[in-house]
Amino acid sequence: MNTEGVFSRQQNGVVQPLLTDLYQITMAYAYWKTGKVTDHSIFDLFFRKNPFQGEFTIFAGLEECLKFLQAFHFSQSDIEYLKQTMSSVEDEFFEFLSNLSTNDVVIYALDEGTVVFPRIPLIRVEGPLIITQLLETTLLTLVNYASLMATNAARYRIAAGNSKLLEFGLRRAQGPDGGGFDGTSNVLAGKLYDIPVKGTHAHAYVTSFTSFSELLMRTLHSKIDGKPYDFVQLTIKWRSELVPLFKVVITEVNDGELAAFISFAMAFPDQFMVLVDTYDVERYPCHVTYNTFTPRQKCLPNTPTHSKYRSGLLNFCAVSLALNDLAFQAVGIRIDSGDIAYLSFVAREYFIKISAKYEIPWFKDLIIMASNDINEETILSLNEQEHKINCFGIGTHLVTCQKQPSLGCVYKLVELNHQPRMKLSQDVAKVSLPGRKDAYRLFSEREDALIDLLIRPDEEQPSVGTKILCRHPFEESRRAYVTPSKVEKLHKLYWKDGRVCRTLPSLEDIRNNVSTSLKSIRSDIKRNHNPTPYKVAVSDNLYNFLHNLWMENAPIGELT
Ligand SMILES: Nc1ncnc2c1ncn2[C@@H]1O[C@H](COP(=O)(O)OP(=O)(O)OP(=O)(O)O)[C@@H](O)[C@H]1O
Ligand SMILES: O=P(O)(O)OC[C@H]1O[C@H](OP(=O)(O)OP(=O)(O)O)[C@H](O)[C@@H]1O
Ligand SMILES: O=C(O)c1cccnc1
Ligand SMILES: [Mg+2]
Repeated sequence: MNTEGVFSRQQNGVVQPLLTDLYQITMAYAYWKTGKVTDHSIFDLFFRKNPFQGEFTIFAGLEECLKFLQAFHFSQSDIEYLKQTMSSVEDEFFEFLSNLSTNDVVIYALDEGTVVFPRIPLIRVEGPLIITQLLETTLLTLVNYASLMATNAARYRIAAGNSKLLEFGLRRAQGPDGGGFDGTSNVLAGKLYDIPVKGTHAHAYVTSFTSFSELLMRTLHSKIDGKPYDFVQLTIKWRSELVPLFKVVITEVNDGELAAFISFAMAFPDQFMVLVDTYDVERYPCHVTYNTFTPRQKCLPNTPTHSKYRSGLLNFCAVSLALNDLAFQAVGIRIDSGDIAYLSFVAREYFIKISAKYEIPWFKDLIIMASNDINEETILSLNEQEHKINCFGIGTHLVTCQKQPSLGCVYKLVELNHQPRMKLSQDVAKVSLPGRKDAYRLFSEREDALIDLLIRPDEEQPSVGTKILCRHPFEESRRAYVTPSKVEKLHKLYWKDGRVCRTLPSLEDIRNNVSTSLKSIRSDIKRNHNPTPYKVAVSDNLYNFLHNLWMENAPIGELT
């Protein structure tokens, strides 16, 4: 297969062979000098602990790894730079480096978007030791962040239930890469990855207006008769009508805010969605009855309000009703401060009231978007408060993965020249599983994923209806028989003979894979609080192989 055109997206230009730690090149030289040029190696890329105190992870970043392999080549300027930096290195090594390619590398990996668990090799890299070693840092950097971010996003998806999620993180991210959800405010992410671009406006748009005199354009053409109407007049008429409903006095209504909303509506009459909290969203103390809900702050006595204006919601409704007169349908509001559950109740109640009073069915379903430092726990808490929000805009906590900033994937040598290699450690969690291993996911009759099983390559594959012993890799007494109703082979061949050898999934396919893969995982494993760990096991054969090797390699100490 020709690899031209197999990638749907371009690679970030900084991903190149020098995007690595110096020690990879130092080791490559020392391997080369010792004569390890033809040594055959197998490395496993895996993580040891799920992030965010959770019990699952989403695997991502594979396509970027494959693009890196395809483009892998030390350029003339890379070689010049290395020659200057590593002055004691022999010239022939640089000759060797400049001819180095990934043609002899073989990559097995899990599909992107698969739910994965600790110790399962996400990527198995096979090939000549020098090149496989040189790939370590770059593969790790490409998988670690992408998988952490994908996991974070999946957790928000689970927490948010049916609410839409928009990503607003560009301004807060550590760098310009990364973006997406149901939609993103990041325009380049939209262009490159075909993610719907969405958004509202900033507070600056509202504060930039102070009066109606700044509205130089006042007419809007009706969709009904195509005629121009004085949209400012029409909105002001609606505002007067609504003032008693909102129980405000006219001095509490901000003209600049209304002027800003009018101008935004005239620019986007079919997509009218505005930020209603520049001044106060509504009148305090609340006069709408809430049977089930006590506002977090607003009902506390003497709580100061932000401003003398309480017109955000009123002004939005006035503009939306004026738009409705001309047959345009407003989209909704964004709330970016205060008690967002409480404010969502207030807004929804007004929307329902107006919908009934003026017989406008869609008004009750207007979108209520919430933003402001939202994280997974905030969404879960808002769920308990039975919020009326349809959409969350999430920035900082999504893109910076603030709850846990790194996944901690590692890259360990597990076999050299067909001999198993094992990294020993006092800490059992850090002991690596030696040799080439294949991973299978075994499913129950209910189609739940029961366990992931690692086996040695010469073993019989697990099969449907056949009982198999699954063992905890390190605790002898923890073992169970499983008779799977379905078996999924997790590792697939992705790279051989210098090219990608599988059709790569589109972003949509990956998204679907996340959703199906997650669906097969029991909900107690996915829950936010004290989730149940998923089982990752080894076959009896691999268990014995690993423990024999461990015994052979662990020195017997001597007490004196
Ligand atoms: N009902 C709620 N339940 C749980 N968390 C909430 C609720 N409403 C808002 N929050 C969260 O509480 C925090 C509110 O922050 P804070 O009070 O500092 O800011 P603010 O409302 O923007 O106030 P200000 O406009 O004065 O800066 C945000 O992180 C927000 O996501
Ligand atoms: O999840 P978040 O990190 O809050 O991301 C979104 C935030 O970004 C925007 O404003 P910004 O925070 O720049 O300004 P403001 O909060 O001072 O209005 C927006 O109004 C949200 O508050
Ligand atoms: O479009 C928005 O509402 C938006 C975009 C970026 C950051 N905060 C909000
Ligand atoms: Mg903010």
